[in-house]
Order: sequence, then structure tokens, then C-alpha cells
Amino acid sequence: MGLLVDGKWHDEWYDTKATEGRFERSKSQFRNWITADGKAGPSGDGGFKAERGRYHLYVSYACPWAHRTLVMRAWKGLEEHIDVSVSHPLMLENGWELRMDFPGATGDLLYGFDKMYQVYLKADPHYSGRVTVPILWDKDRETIVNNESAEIIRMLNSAFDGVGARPGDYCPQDLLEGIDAVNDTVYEHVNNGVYKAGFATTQTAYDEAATALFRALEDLENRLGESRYLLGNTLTEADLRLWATLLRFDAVYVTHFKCDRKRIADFPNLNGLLRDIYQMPGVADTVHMDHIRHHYFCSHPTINPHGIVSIGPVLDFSALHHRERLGQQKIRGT
Ligand SMILES: N[C@@H](CCC(=O)N[C@@H](CS)C(=O)NCC(=O)O)C(=O)O
Repeated sequence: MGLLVDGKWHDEWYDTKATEGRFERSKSQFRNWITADGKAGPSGDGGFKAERGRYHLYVSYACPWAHRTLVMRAWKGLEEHIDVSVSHPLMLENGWELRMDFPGATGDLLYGFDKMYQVYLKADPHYSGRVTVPILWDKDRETIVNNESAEIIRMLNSAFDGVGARPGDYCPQDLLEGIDAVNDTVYEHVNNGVYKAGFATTQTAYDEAATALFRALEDLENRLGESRYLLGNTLTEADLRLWATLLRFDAVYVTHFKCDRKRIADFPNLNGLLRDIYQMPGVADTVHMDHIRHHYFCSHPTINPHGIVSIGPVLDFSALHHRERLGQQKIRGT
């Protein structure tokens, strides 16, 4: 694990000294938007028009942030529009590597780079910052459009509607306020919460994160007792963002990140949501548990020095979810 400083790679673990043992995620730096007409979006510059075949995603199947973009790509039927390079699951002294010696790892389909940081350097030879996935790449301008998954899923949701994306609006305007509110809590205490617990280097930092995580999960469990999804019976990006963490929870976070008060299997509604979304067309194909488990257990020597992958629980995401008793799934715009 490391970062680029003025275009040079430095192998460094997260520094938690300045924050009393708390893990703080840095902000993504490329914030342009693909739009239907190529005009600038809410941030960044214009010039990124939605076009078939123009864009590419760099992902890791292990990464929950990248996973969101793969599921949104599947929901919107964008597989033919946006192709994908899949990283090797290990992330060690060179950061993410575009090696092919793991089933499903594709290498770099565009340039043949073997390190993910070379993609950042291609976009900006003086880049300083972390080398994260997902990366949304523009093959035309040969640069990074955006490396913030929350924004990438928003653009995939709507920008390609005029050029053949599958109908479906997972972020409808009238639900936006509610979606943003749930996203904030889920991001803070669940998506990033598991990392804050796992990467904490003081007891206090861990206690804070783990307590807030399980409090949030209890609230979400109750909320999902009222309706099929987080925003009523309409499936939205908020459900997807929660789902990517739920999927990894029992297989990894319970042990590796010490999130062990309860398992997702102990929460009937969260477990139901996990299965419900897993069983939607195209979603199971985005799930690669071997990448997920190999990545976490082997990429964090400070918390698992011998890189031993645990035996793991037996999980069946294809089992009945019983969520239809709360209402029929609605997808806006279909
Ligand atoms: N806010 C970013 C976070 C992405 C992120 O942190 N990805 C992790 C993988 S799970 C990563 O690439 N970490 C490398 C690092 O921090 O150096 C997003 O949602 O896109």
C-alpha cells in the first residue's frame, strides 16, 4: 500500500498518528462528470459526453467502492458501452497491480500497464495522492474522468440514457433528499465504518467505530422491517451502497476488521436485502468472493501479518429472501 507524491511512488501504510489512531479516508481528486451533452456536471470540467465505447472502468472485484460501479453498470445494461480492467486482488507494496495471475484478473486492457499507479500517472504525471479504484477512464482524451464511486454511479444512472442504457432511475429526483440522507449515515458508519474499526490503531478509535457501526446496523434493520428497500419499495442507489458492505461483512469484516458483535446473518432484514439484490439479474456475476477474501486477508500485513485466509462461513446468497412480503420491487422509469 502506498501513494504517489508528485508523480513518485512511495510505499507507506496509512498514517493514523496525527488522528489518535483513527483511519481517515482521503478525498478523491478527479471529479469530472460524463453528461448526455458533454457539458460540465456538478463539479470538474466539461467535455465528457456519453458515447458508446468511449469509457473504461478500472476496478478490483474485492473493493466495495468499485463494486457499486459494476452493479450499476449491470443494472443499466452498460456492459457493451463501458469495458472493464480488473486488478489482481492483492494490494501490497506496489498498491493495486494489473497482473493476470489470479482467476478473473484481466491486466490492463488499454495500455498494458502492470501497476494501477501508472494509470494515474498517464492522466497526471505529477499526481499526488492515493491510488484508488474505481477509476473511470476516458479513452478519447486519455485521462481520468472521475475516481469517486459515489459520483460514478450517479453518472452511470442517467448520462447514457440517450445512447442505449437500459431504463431505470436509481436516483429519482423526488427521492434525492432521502437518498442523500441515508447515504450519509451508511457511508459514515457502515461503508467506511468497517474500515474505521478495522484500521483503528487505538482502542478508543476502534470502540467509537465499532459502536457506531452496530448502532447504525440496528437502525437500518428496523428501517428495513417497514419497507422492502431503504426508500420505500423503490430500489435506489442507497440500497446498492449498503449492499456492497453487507456482502463482505460475514465473509471478511466480522473477523478481519473485528466487526464481531453480530453477523449480517443475525439480522433478518439486512440479510434479506443482501439476498434480494444478489438475486437480481446480472448482480451475481459481479460477485467474486475469492477476490474479496484474498484481498482483505492478504493485503493488510499490519492487521493479519501472516496473510492467512480464514476458513470462512458458508454463505448462500441464493436462498429465499422473503422480501416480497413487504411489497413488490419498484424501479423508477420502468
Ligand atoms: N472514495 C473512494 C474510495 C475508493 C477506495 O478507497 N478504494 C480502495 C479499495 S477498497 C483503494 O483503492 N485503496 C487504496 C489506497 O487507499 O491506497 C470511492 O468511493 O471511490
